[in-house]
Amino acid sequence: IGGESLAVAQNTYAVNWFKGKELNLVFGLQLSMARVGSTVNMNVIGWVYSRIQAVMGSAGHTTLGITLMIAASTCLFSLTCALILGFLDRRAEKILHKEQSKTGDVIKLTDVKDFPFSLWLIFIICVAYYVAIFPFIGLGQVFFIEKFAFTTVQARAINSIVYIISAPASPLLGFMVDRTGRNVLWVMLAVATTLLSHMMLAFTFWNPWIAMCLLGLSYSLLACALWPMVAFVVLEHQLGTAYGFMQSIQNLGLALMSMAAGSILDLKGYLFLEVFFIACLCLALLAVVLLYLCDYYKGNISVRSR
Ligand SMILES: C[C@H](N)C(=O)N[C@@H](CCCCN)C(=O)O
Repeated sequence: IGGESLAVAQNTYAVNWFKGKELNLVFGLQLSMARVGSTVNMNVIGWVYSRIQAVMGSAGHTTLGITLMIAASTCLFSLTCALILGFLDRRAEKILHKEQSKTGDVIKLTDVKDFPFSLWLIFIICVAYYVAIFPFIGLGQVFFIEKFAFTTVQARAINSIVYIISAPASPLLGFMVDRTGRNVLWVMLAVATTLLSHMMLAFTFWNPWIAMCLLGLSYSLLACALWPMVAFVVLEHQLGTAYGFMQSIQNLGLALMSMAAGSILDLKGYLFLEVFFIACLCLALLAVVLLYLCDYYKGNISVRSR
């Protein structure tokens, strides 16, 4: 509840402040910060636990509790940042007289029925694409041990490379998308290269580091080009509702598809699981092509350029 609501608010703030400016870079930076946070946590929290264990002299629940309290303190830092952001946003509203420029449109949940077709296509791309990323990484470690005879340490390292690459790559790619515009074409390229890396993992015994690095780059490109596109296709007052819906649909899809992926793995093995991910990516690619055509014929330049 906390994480996803925070993401909806972050996306909406980012658009309000940066639409028509460095929006893709800002989305890339958001992703990068999130990935730096996860990477620092993964590498530091075990060490913190062992230090507390040494001080307490035991590894009981108190040691775990203190470790978690220290981890939770980062949320207080987030809260402080959010309060400062709230203050700056109010101040900007006053200075820029945003109250006066408000259209008076009322925000309703029933806005959903007025969402344009292109927004639904963006939702489909989001679900179908992320299914091939998050659940794949969730099940990836054993895949590298079984198919490529990696040790547990090697498998963990290769499995985390996607997130590690996305920390430095997302802002750079976001900057590139800002400079060139044409988000939909970048999303198309990202989906196509992700498809290529899954095909390499499924049907070849090539060094999997190549496919995983490609996956890390294409995932970073998609994350900074796809999410800002929502702002190009919905009205400003529907933005929060649209991002809320996008994340709900993404999470519903991920929950169902993760169960399906687990069952496929248990019943049929890794090759079929990879074929399942490839099928999801084909669906995402089809939706991007439709989005491109839709945009092309409607002449909605905002999806094609920045
Ligand atoms: C966590 C959220 N459901 C999600 O999928 N986030 C994206 C990136 C969203 C970019 C801007 N907030 C992700 O790839 O983690």
